[in-house]
Amino acid sequence: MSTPIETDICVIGGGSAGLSVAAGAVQMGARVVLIEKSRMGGDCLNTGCVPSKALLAAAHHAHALSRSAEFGIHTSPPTVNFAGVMAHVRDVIAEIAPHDSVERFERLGCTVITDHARFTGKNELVAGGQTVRARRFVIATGSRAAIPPIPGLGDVNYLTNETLFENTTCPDHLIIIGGGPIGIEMAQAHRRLGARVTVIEQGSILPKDDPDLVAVARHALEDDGISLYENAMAKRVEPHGPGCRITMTHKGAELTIDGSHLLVATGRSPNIADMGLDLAGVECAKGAITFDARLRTSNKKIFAIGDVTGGLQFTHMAAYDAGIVIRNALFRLPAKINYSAVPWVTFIDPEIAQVGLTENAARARHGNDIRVVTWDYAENDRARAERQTCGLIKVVTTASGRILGAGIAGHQAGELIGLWSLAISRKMKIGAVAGHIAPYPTLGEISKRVAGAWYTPSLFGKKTRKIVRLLLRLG
Ligand SMILES: Cc1cc2nc3c(=O)[nH]c(=O)nc-3n(C[C@H](O)[C@H](O)[C@H](O)COP(=O)(O)OP(=O)(O)OC[C@H]3O[C@@H](n4cnc5c(N)ncnc54)[C@H](O)[C@@H]3O)c2cc1C
Ligand SMILES: NC(=O)c1ccc[n+]([C@@H]2O[C@H](COP(=O)([O-])OP(=O)(O)OC[C@H]3O[C@@H](n4cnc5c(N)ncnc54)[C@H](O)[C@@H]3O)[C@@H](O)[C@H]2O)c1
Repeated sequence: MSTPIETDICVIGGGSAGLSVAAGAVQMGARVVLIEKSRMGGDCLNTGCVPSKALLAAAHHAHALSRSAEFGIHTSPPTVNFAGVMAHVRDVIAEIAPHDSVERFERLGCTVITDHARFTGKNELVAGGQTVRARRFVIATGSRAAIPPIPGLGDVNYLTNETLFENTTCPDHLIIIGGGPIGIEMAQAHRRLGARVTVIEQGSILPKDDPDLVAVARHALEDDGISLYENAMAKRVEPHGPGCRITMTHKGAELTIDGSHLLVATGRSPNIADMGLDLAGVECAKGAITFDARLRTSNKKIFAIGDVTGGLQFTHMAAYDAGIVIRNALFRLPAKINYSAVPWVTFIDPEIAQVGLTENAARARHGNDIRVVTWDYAENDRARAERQTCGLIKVVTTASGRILGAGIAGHQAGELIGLWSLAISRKMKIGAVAGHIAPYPTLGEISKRVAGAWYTPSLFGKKTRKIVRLLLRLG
């Protein structure tokens, strides 16, 4: 083995989390070793956000064409070339890939090793035949699809996010187990590209979102022709012709469904196997690395960030975590995580976006001492012009008006949620949103109107009328 590499920061994993730390640290003057065993860019670029959003973009495009008559534009029904759609997906990945490439990170000054990293001690690991010793390590090894223990699942060729985007023929009937963001996004994408789609979900679809927003999603998905089985338990899977047969229980009855393809999207497992974590003194609990508010593991010189922590698994959270690590590891600042204003968006049509507390979470934390206001997309002129009137915004505040959470189900919800993220992170009151000027006609007016609705009972109440009458009498 060659001479050990001595470095300031050694990052394990070249996904969103690892790349953010490596790029930031090396450009701030630290010596950085970056280790990636597979494809640079990790899940987000190769098997997650990017391919799924590119696939959804194609699906939404096909759907928009099929609705063009509503705008007085008549076309023949669109035909989908599924292989062509997947070529578009690959193109988008290829366009972004140079940004995450080994070459770019080497140009930035990182030493990149392409191999599996394994700790051999508390401050050293081995990868690519090299020993690496570092002042600080960052474990950013991500997650992979968790496979549920459904009898017979191992006997069929099921897909996960790792293999789904390699499929170039449109499934005749795609069955999806799991109605979380992956299951629901891929259900709508495939349905709108021509597949029959069935979703089997053990609870409610999108269980982390507000039920009022989920109701909008459910309606849209059913309207697309997706068969949703909620509160359904997959009991057994078996091969059936070139596809599979699934037996499930639903509403007390046993049902059998045959599909050409099966996607398993039932959550994620952190990648912590075969990493020598015990030798490094890094403790795990319930299959995930334990960490403190500064993202330090039980070995204070080793941080864990991104999906591997088993927390909020989003690319923007990986980047946020990276910022906390850089402040701690490079600047020795005791920066701590604060996840109170984390937005997330499910990119179906209409989009479902949430930041801060849902109504249920707010009631659990603050009791009934909260206020909830809603506003409908149907009241918005821009939504009317775009024929996108399905949806609502829902905002939860304290009794004094501090914004606790906001949820939006509707066109471009993901773009609209940013204002509420800022408002919550800056601890703003609802009056700040009510008082800003929103250009007309924009969907952004929905935010102003819902904030205005908070004041409606007092503004148009008896007391105000009395004061106005009195002032008018004064001349
Ligand atoms: C289908 C899908 C759609 C998604 N859509 C969105 C979205 O729209 N928006 C959003 O915010 N999030 C989305 N996500 C989640 C997002 O992709 C993840 O939260 C994000 O990629 C996590 O980044 P990470 O760096 O923690 O992990 P990863 O991207 O998984 O990167 C970890 C890297 O570590 C490497 N590695 C693992 N073990 C080792 C080892 N021992 N040695 C060396 N290398 C190792 C892996 O090969 C991998 O490249 C989606 C996920 C999926 C699956
Ligand atoms: N737009 C986005 O930001 C986006 C998109 C996709 C994924 N993601 C990220 O990736 C993570 C993983 O997504 P996911 O959808 O796989 O996981 P998830 O944990 O969010 O949802 C999994 C769903 O599968 C269900 N489930 C679990 N076991 C089941 C079983 N045996 N039978 C039926 N249903 C079962 C769960 O009840 C849950 O609703 C998400 O939590 C999210 O953080 C984000």
